[in-house]
Amino acid sequence: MAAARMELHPRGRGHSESNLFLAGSTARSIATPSPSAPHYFPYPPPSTHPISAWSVCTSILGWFCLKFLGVFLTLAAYKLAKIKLIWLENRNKIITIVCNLSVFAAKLDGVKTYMRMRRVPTPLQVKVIKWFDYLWLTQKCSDEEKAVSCLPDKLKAEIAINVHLDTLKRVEIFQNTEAGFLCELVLRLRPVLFSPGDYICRKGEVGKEMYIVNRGRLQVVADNGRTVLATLKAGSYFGEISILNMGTAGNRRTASVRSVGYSDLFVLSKKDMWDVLKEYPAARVRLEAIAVKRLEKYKRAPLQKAAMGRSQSTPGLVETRGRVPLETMWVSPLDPVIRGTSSLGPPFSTNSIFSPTLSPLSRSMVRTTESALSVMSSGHSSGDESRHKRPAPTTSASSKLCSKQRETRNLLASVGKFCSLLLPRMRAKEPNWMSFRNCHLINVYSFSKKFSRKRNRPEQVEIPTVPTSILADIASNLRGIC
Ligand SMILES: Nc1ncnc2c1ncn2[C@@H]1O[C@@H]2COP(=O)(O)O[C@H]2[C@H]1O
Repeated sequence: MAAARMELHPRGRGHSESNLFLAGSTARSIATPSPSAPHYFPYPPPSTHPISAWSVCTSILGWFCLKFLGVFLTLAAYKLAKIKLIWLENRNKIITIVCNLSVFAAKLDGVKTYMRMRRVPTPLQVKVIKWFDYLWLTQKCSDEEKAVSCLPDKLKAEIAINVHLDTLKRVEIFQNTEAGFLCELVLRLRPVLFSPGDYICRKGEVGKEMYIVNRGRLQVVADNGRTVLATLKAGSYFGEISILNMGTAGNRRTASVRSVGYSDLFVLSKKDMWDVLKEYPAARVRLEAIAVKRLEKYKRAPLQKAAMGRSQSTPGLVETRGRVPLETMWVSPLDPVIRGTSSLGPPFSTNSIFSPTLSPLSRSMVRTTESALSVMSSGHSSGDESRHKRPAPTTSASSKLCSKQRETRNLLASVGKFCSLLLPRMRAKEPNWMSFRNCHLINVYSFSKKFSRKRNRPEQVEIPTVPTSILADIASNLRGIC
């Protein structure tokens, strides 16, 4: 047939390209015969009716669909059965979640409406809504405390310890402590949530709470708000310095702490802390010792050295200037104030004007001081006594002071002398005495120096700058006494 066709070609006999062309076109014409083309085959061509191909396709498709439908129905039935089982098993839980969600949504709606009504700035609105999101996502929306409020304290503490065990295990103050102490504290912990950029506390504020980081990251920042002094992670705690009244400024915050992202903290109020510590004096000593160590560490922070005056960063300033003629100050070992028989009332150990009670640590320090004082006084104070014992100039202003004020002033003056004499010596002899610098006496010491200046005794001391926060604190405490 190809030969016959080749013969019909007008130009191509013997021409190889034309032959190839013809062979191709012939093959094509066999595969797809055109109705007009002549039939060279002896048999009729196979049936190529489009309906039959369609029917084959649809039947195959139908078969697959049926198969899939069967599988789908089986799976759906299985899923439904599973859902029903889950529902039956967790009915109460699901109902609670739905209720929580509706309560939560209602709360959020309320807040949104309020913000819209009050024209709260949009960024703040977004922040609040995001906070709600986070709350819901971390499932902190349900009032966990309420859920277990009906349980007895012991069980509640056990649950709380178990729930928060991972966090609590990482907290230094809770390691190797009495079980009772941990229970008492855990029962008083309150969860709180902070948004990104929130300040948990600011430097100089009065400290009323301490915090334990459960989740998230926080930064201890310097005064400029940019320099990061430390980063706190889960298991860290902060805010203890001011609630233990151990900082330079008594009960004031020593630094600002900011939340980096969302942070999930536990709060412990000052009152709760003191209540528990009253019952567990050993824990108090430990906590204070840790705080002292931390304070020392903070003081070594490069920023504080570089940018902050020591007067702001450490109580050490008062005795590090080196211009105070310490030996010229007279301290009587029999001073009624130091010996705890002040006419102001209770003995010295319970007469600390900066905290409700003096801690066992401070008390032991005072005891050590007394003994050291008597040793020193037996050594060289008699000579000094004659040299330095001179009556304080009684000015008309001081005579006008009421008797309590005068006593307070004497107390301050004595304690100031007492500190100034002992601190440098004790620091050299006994490392534990470093902690003494952090107790409230140092504030009194600074204050007493201020007094000395007021009384125009320049020969006695060159007065260092006392942070105004200390003075404010002292003034408020003094007001309480007088
Ligand atoms: N340099 C520092 N590094 C880590 N934590 C600090 C530093 N300075 C202060 N803090 C903590 O930040 C807290 C701020 O409040 P407080 O002074 O009560 O207690 C402080 C410490 O717990």
